[in-house]
Amino acid sequence: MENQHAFSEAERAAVYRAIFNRRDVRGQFLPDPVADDQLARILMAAHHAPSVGFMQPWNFLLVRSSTVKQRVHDIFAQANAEAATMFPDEKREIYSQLKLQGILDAPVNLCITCDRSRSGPVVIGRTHIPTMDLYSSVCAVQNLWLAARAEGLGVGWVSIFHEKALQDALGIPHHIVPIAYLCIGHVSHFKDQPELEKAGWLPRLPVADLLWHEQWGAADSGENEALTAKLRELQQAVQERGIYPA
Ligand SMILES: Cc1cc2c(cc1C)N(C[C@H](O)[C@H](O)[C@H](O)COP(=O)(O)O)c1[nH]c(=O)[nH]c(=O)c1N2
Repeated sequence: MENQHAFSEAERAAVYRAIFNRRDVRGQFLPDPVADDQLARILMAAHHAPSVGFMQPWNFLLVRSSTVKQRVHDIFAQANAEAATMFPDEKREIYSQLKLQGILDAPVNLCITCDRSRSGPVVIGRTHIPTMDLYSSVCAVQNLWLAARAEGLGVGWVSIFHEKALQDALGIPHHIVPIAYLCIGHVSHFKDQPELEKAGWLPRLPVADLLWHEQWGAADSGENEALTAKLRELQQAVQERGIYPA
């Protein structure tokens, strides 16, 4: 049945294209500047994310100075060297060959934060699970990431930092949580698969195997066969062609 609220087919295709063709970009940044109007649009997209109790706990700390980027890169390098030692031997070698940031290459860096006290101690929807504010800031990150993909801009999330070191490098007070440190810029190309998948680090899991029915751990026992089959078909199509089948 026609749904009068649905987007047109072309609009839906564009939304799914942004979702499936979004990539975490580390190594393909170009030095070309990001225009202010593009930057404004993706920041506005972030600001329209859902947030618990409409708390809007985010701030956006824009970094363009090479001095500040270098400071952030230095603390990344320290944490990354520590990280390499944490993996078992067979993974350590792959790890050390991975490029896990584009801090100095990307013309724009952006730290999205969460102010956990933004709207006072009692927040609608956060009364029982206090971490909901953190999840709200993550929603802002994802909105920005998808909008950037639609704009043709690459985004890479860097999280290999000691949290306090990142706060100090950016002058962020310690009660403000740095949620995401993002590298943003034009790119030479977008890869068609996650880099970690390509590198053989981990495969994409079959979504049908992650779906339970009614109770945790209860897989499809036959009555959801059509849904399970559709999920497997879509996953294969997206994996092969990056789009849903027509
Ligand atoms: C919370 C969080 C934190 C990080 C990431 C993502 C998220 C959601 N990712 C990117 C991550 O590796 C990537 O999203 C997956 O490998 C899937 O690839 P695509 O994003 O689909 O290209 C990431 N990538 C990287 O190179 N260095 C990093 O420190 C991080 N940290």
